[in-house]
Amino acid sequence: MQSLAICARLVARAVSGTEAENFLYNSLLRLSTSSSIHHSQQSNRLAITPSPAITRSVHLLTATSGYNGHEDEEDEDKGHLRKKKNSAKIQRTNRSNVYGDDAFFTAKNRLGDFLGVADGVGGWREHGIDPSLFSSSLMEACKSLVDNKLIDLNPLTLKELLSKAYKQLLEEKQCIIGSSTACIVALHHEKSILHTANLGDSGFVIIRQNAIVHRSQEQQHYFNSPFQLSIHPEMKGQRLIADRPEQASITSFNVEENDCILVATDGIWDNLPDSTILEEVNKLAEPTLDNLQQIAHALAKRALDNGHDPKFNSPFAKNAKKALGINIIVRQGATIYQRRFNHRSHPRVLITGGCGQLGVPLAKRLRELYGRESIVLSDIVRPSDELLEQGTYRYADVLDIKQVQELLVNNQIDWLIHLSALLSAVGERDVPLAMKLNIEGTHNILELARKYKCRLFIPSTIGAFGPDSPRNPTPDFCIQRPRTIYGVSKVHAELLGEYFHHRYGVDFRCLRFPGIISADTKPGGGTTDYAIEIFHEALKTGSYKCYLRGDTRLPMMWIDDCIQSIVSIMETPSNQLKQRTYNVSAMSFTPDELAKAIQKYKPKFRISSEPDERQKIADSWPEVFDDRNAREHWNWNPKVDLDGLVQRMFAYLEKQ
Ligand SMILES: NC(=O)c1ccc[n+]([C@@H]2O[C@H](COP(=O)([O-])OP(=O)(O)OC[C@H]3O[C@@H](n4cnc5c(N)ncnc54)[C@H](O)[C@@H]3O)[C@@H](O)[C@H]2O)c1
Ligand SMILES: C[C@@H](O)[C@H](N)C(=O)O
Repeated sequence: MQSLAICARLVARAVSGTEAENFLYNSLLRLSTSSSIHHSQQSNRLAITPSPAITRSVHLLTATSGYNGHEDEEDEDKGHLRKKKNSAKIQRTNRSNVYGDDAFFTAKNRLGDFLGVADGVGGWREHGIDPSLFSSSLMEACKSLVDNKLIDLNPLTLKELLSKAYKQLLEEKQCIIGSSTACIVALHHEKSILHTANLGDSGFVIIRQNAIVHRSQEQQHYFNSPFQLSIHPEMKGQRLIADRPEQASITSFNVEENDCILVATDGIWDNLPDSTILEEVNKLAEPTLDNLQQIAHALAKRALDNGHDPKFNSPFAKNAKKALGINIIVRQGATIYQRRFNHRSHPRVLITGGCGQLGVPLAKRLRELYGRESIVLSDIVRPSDELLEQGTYRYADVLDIKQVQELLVNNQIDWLIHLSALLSAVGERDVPLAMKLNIEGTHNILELARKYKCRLFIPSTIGAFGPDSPRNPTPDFCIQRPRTIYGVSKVHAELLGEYFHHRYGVDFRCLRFPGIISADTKPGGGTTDYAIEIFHEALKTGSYKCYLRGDTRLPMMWIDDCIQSIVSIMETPSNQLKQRTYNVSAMSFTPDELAKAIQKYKPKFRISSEPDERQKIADSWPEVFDDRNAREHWNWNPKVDLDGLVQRMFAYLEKQ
């Protein structure tokens, strides 16, 4: 399916394609305004400079085009596609905003012109559900909101629009089942700013003087699994378990005279290299609707032809080679459709050391997000009955590579989350075991991630810094000379993970956590454990003797934020990560400050201190963690502060 749109000065008309088969969708917008607007050619995202020179409003003229893919897919014969006689001919569909599984909307109001595309996930067809129902309903909801309810147009508007449209679908009496990606753009009439929101692997490019000056970023959980909005039958009335509209990436871009904007679903991006798109768009002489429509059709046709050319090395085939190391030798058209039908919307995840403080709540959250069957929890300890009821548990000793390998292979694991480790205090008590588990175990995991191309998460810690590191604040990059075997093994994991990333392309991701505080799972023997024990003692005896001095400041985090940070970093598209190891933090406090916060709930609570060997460890660790990069690069944003943490701990423990 494909479509094309032009934007021209004072042309307040959006024209959607009428001759449509289904396959690709794209939209080309051509902007023509007074030449005094935005002299600068800057292509900075979010670089919005209102121009006093704007004297008139700009509008979009839209042309659309698309093809039908399903006939091809159904016509598959012994691995070869026979192109249907008329498959290249553009046909009308019943619904005017639908091309196959994809849909679009155009709308305008007094503020701007809007255009959106949504790519319905074809796998729903297997369940007797028309995939275009979800995508077209989403687009229709967007249109109706623009028509009737939108009162502002700013960088956040489109994310809100997507959010409201999705909410409308969830609230529909007649259940609309399905999933789709979404990409929406809106041209501000007065400011000549193009606001965009993109979730998944649809997208846009802005073309200026035969070069792409701005484009959307693809969002994928892993290769060929784009972010998508979904509604499953069991989600009705329940907590949402899919990607959220809020995860859409947004940009705002100053458009200039003669800029062209192409909005499309993956059929275009998978099959047309930039050079082909530029070649076609460059043919646009005058921005008339007819000219624009011709280019829309030409782009759609070339994408379709490339999709059926077994020799064509498409962008999709190149990405598959990069991500999976496989050559796609079947016709691209078939590949595109098949990937939809074979499409697993969620990654399959193996957690090692999963019965510990982090593993249990992480498995629970991932099962909520990706489904019970997608998560395999492993450890060497006997799991509780409750844990067994929650989903698959398998014994796996990370020191025995074959055991983990078997789990990876048998469960077709995509993400490997490696939590097994001996923590700081217990590590100092058994250095040989800490070396074995934390270093040899990590070697095994790295090797398996390399071999099976898994996305790999290994947590690091504030303990990866030492007395020579700056302590307040401690940045991502500084000297790291830890004095515990735990810290040394974690620096080792950070460096090896990054080496495997650069040397072998392992998609390694690592977060340096502060002390994690949780109520329902016990800590594993760290230096920060006092901040959990103190609550138990406050309830049991009303007092606590702390093994750290009262003024020992350490970074800390509530468990839910910790789990969310793992989900966020794992879901961030690889190309968005500017580094592979990030500090994350939420708060910093001392035992005395924690005691004060506890006294708000238990006024009689008393704390005393009798420092032991852990004091030395704590004194060598960061006091305050600088996690600016995580906040900037992938929107890390912890929710719980000290008061929130105390409130949650008591709420949970008192319920017990
Ligand atoms: N909890 C924190 O405050 C914190 C802070 C920073 C980093 N981290 C890191 O997060 C990860 C998980 O921490 P946690 O607090 O859940 O630890 P934990 O001690 O609670 O859990 C670790 C788990 O590893 C398992 N394990 C031990 N030997 C194993 C082996 N040979 N094979 C497989 N599993 C084995 C243990 O049985 C245990 O269930 C660790 O890597 C830790 O360094 C934790
Ligand atoms: C900080 C973290 O790594 C762990 N809680 C420890 O104290 O060892």
